[in-house]
Amino acid sequence: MSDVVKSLSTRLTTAADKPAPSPTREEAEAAVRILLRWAGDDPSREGLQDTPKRVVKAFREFYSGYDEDPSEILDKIFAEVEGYDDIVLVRDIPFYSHCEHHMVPFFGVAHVAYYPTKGVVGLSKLARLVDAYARRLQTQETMTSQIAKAMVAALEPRGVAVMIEAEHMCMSMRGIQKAGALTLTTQFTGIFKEDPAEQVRFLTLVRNGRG
Ligand SMILES: Nc1nc2c(ncn2[C@@H]2O[C@H](COP(=O)(O)OP(=O)(O)OP(=O)(O)O)[C@@H](O)[C@H]2O)c(=O)[nH]1
Ligand SMILES: [Zn+2]
Repeated sequence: MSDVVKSLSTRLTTAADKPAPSPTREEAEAAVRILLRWAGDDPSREGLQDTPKRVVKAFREFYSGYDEDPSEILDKIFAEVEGYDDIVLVRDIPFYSHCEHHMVPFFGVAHVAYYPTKGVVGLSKLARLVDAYARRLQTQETMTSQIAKAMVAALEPRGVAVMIEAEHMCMSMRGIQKAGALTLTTQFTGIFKEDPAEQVRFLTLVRNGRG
């Protein structure tokens, strides 16, 4: 067993009540070499020599959401909007995430709406918020709820509506193999939750112009 692999297995067996220290880049690359062997290939062949380095770098992007603080993303509020207090909807925000069960991508679009009270946030911040949660290991339900909760906490809106439509590759390319099956999740708070007419308005705006 190489030193790196030995040190990796020591870290992985750290007592359950203590969070394991973050692995080093070297350890992460060694883990990828093991998975390449598990897949049935030879990590030392030319085409795979730089693959562990690339995979570890790609992980930094896929899982960059763990370094994001959603409350910081939403901390700048523009109060001068001439009293605007009607719905703000950003729809069709594309995202890529990974399911926490298989570490396989799921991807699609998020639609995020709120009724402001104390002001509005920059529209890009709603897309940043979606990415902050998408770039983690997720379930679609958790991600939908987390986006809504972060908006409630930061904006104290009259209501928040979040809808996510996604295809899960763990259902398309393996397992049950149902390519094209779409999962829809919604989370409503405030007036969206209390008033079904508000849910209809949200869904109509989401679908508007799509034929
Ligand atoms: N609720 C929910 N389930 C998910 C999500 N992503 C993946 N899954 C499901 O997680 C489940 C895991 O089921 P298990 O029986 O533990 O694992 P498995 O044997 O790989 O399951 P199969 O996919 O049916 O082969 C599967 O039914 C997946 O479809 C998600 O975002 N939300
Ligand atoms: Zn999965």
